[in-house]
Amino acid sequence: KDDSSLETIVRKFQDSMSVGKKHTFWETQPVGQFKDLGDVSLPEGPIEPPTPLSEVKQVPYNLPTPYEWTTCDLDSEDTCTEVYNLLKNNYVEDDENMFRFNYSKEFLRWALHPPGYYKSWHIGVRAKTNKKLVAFITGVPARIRVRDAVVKMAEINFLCVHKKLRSKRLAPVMIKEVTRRVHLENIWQAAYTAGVVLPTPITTCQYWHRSLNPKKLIDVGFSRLGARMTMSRTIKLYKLPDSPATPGFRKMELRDVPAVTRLLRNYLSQFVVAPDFDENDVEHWLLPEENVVDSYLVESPETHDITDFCSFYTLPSSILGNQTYSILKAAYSYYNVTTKTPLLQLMNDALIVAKQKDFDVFNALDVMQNESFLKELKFGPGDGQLHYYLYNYRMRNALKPSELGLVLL
Ligand SMILES: CCCCCCCCCCCCCC(=O)SCCNC(=O)CCNC(=O)[C@H](O)C(C)(C)COP(=O)(O)OP(=O)(O)OC[C@H]1O[C@@H](n2cnc3c(N)ncnc32)[C@H](O)[C@@H]1OP(=O)(O)O
Ligand SMILES: CNCCCN(C)c1ncc(F)c(N2CC(C(=O)NCc3cnc4ccccn34)C2)n1
Repeated sequence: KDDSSLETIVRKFQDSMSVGKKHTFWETQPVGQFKDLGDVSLPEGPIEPPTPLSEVKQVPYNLPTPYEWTTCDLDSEDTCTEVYNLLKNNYVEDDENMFRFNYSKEFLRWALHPPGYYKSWHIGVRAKTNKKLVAFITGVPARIRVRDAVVKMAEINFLCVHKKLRSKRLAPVMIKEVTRRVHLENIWQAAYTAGVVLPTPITTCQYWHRSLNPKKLIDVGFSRLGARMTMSRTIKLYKLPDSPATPGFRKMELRDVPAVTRLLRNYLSQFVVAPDFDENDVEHWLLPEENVVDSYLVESPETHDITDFCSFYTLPSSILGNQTYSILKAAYSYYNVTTKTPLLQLMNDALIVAKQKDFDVFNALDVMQNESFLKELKFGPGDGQLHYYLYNYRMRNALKPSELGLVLL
């Protein structure tokens, strides 16, 4: 085949993806590189082999002089408050700087204390003079299956540099330091998501939003009144029943963990990338915790079998610069499984209980089988895309969102 034409195609694709950007840090990392796109000779799997633990750098990377490393113990109320405030004021915003994630303290403790977590992976940076927390990055251990291989990974999240310290190349140092600490635990792969394009996404997902409180969403600028629509017509359009329709629909309890684990493991086995949850993981990640995670299941009234499951997590956003409202209450679809109830009906019940709990919006990614209900349940496409990444693990080709069974927080 005439290579030059192939090269032309790849270059055009790369240009179109505006990936011509120089990623001076990411080009040094064992991740899929844009220049390798299209090279089908590269095998799927780890990019670099593990190094002997004796050869892993034993001391932390150097920070710029005025700063020092700190390990953040989220069981300490004061430290948890410092982390909460750093993120509340400096974490992810939408492109128009109208909203900023406002992860709660109890959510952060839940997200960062799963079974087998390492405190040393909760990494902060302080200014030496006043000891103020100015940056943060975290990892938690997870077993992630990629096709038939279950891989021990670190899930990396909450990378945050104070607004006043941006564009000083602090992020690469934070990433190298968390990588070093993960290597010390003999783990060589990681999974992470970001709203920005980096080398190289394994898939790119679309956010969808289902209005629950359309008047507030329009007032704060999250949504706009549809063309030829009045406010009262819009409120009516999104109205939901007062209670769930499915017989046997109830909150998950501790006694349900074995059944939900079986249900979830079986369901997730169909996806190319998915967590390999055991009962301990299910107990941590899916047992309801107020203001953090909600999960419901369907217990057949006849047989008492657990046939279906749905869950969503609570992630409010600060509304920047609105006189009337300061918080947008958002629910994010988490893991959902159906074996008897139609997914459409189960997810409508999830919307109903989310509305009952006074959420303003229900968000979902187009992962797993979510696409089958989004339009019919009146979700609208969002402006945010979420790119999924693996570190030191090459995928032969990018996945479709429907092949992905992993939701990060
Ligand atoms: C084996 C174990 C491995 C463990 C590690 C696995 C990898 C984990 C990777 C992290 C997963 C995080 C998952 C989440 O938490 S995603 C959420 C990220 N956080 C935010 O968006 C909060 C608001 N923004 C900020 O706090 C800062 O802008 C951050 C800290 C994001 C960048 O700070 P700053 O703006 O001051 O820039 P810089 O001058 O220091 O550095 C510029 C370099 O940093 C690259 N950059 C920018 N944004 C991201 C990003 N979101 N992931 C990875 N890299 C990113 C950028 O391409 C450039 O590199 P290159 O393009 O020149 O090469
Ligand atoms: C590193 N962990 C990745 C998950 C973090 N998550 C949940 C996230 N990452 C990127 C996004 F694009 C995104 N979106 C939710 C959609 C949305 O609601 N957009 C309006 C909006 C309301 N509040 C905020 C706050 C920040 C950004 C957009 N916001 C877009 N979500």
